[in-house]
Amino acid sequence: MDVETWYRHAPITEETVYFDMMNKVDMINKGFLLSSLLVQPLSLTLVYFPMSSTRSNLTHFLVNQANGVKGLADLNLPTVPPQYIQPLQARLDHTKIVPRQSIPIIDFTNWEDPDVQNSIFDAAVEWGFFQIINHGIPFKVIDDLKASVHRFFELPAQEKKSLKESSPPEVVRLATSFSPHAELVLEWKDYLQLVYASEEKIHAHWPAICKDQAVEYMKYCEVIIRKLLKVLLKKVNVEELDKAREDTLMGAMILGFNYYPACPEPEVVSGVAPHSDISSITVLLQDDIGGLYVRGSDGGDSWIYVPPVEGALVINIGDVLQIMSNERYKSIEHRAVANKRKTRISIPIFVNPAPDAVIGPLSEVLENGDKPKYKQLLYSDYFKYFFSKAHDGKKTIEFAMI
Ligand SMILES: O=C(O)CCC(=O)C(=O)O
Ligand SMILES: [Fe+2]
Repeated sequence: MDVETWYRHAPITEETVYFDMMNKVDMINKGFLLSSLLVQPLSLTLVYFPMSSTRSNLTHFLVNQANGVKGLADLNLPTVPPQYIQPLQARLDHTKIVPRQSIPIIDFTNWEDPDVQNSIFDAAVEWGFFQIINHGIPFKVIDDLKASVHRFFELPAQEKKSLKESSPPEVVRLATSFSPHAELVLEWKDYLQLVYASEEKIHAHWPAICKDQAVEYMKYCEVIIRKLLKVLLKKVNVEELDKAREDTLMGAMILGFNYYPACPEPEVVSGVAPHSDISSITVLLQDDIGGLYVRGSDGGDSWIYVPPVEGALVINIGDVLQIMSNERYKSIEHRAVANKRKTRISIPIFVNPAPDAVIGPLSEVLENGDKPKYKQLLYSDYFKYFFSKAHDGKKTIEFAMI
């Protein structure tokens, strides 16, 4: 199956009707509903956004009219609509943030040096998350990309709507929250996913407002990704990143633009709820606002803040590498919070297998008699399963367990 066919069949259309979910949300939100109708002037038009709006009205505003949560935030509402309010146990408890602890920062200049490779391996095993600096991407490329992300989300809703309607979802996908058709509570985030497809498709479909900046950034990142995968694989006895392995591990990369508008009540919403990525690895560029937290290694409910480091890339292990390494590496849960005063952006590259790739523990890691913990499965099945439900910690990987 090629990337195109795969995306077309992924069950991720947001136009799905929410009957079931709406009922549950209304029940949960009893007591939160405000009866007043808020009227806010926006440009020359009057935008009416009732806080007692039903889930379907909200969906119409967010999804069908392509306002996204950006459009909602632009209304300067004093509180968030009830559909965004997370139950207490799902919110980040600030007493659970581990003070003065953070993930390793690795200088990538001499990445071939065995000491550097050991520190990458150690960080991947111990933390599942680390930052790299001196990776060779010019600051200008990074700054231009970030500026283009802001420009994209600041486009009028009407333009985003036409982009949504005219873009093939297998190449470009603009969405809000995560999988709104499957979520009980929405996430305070809009996102654009650009599939790193053929040059022809990129040229035809990536939005002009950010295309050159995104392509330039991807060219640099592709080189870094290959180096990182080489190191991580060598440490589990895979000596060569040949074409077949490359297809499996990095056959379908997706560049994501995450946009978290300033939020009147950041403490009650999720920017991104706890989850692990379904990539082999993820390479994330965050801006200087901060908001990313990684699950602590104590197995409890502790969270470690990932501070923005200028020019650094945050690298994390995804489920695919956990599966293929038979748990030598582990994907780590993480989450992002919104900011009260400032819009935050982050730019992940999900280094995904090709949709038709079969993933499962590598023969090299089973050579010493290890029992496989995961079955062999089609990556497109794993991908579809991930998007068929809300973010739910590390539960997705159970789908692949023997
Ligand atoms: O915004 C962030 O820092 C994290 C985003 C994230 O985890 C994701 O897009 O998968
Ligand atoms: Fe993530």
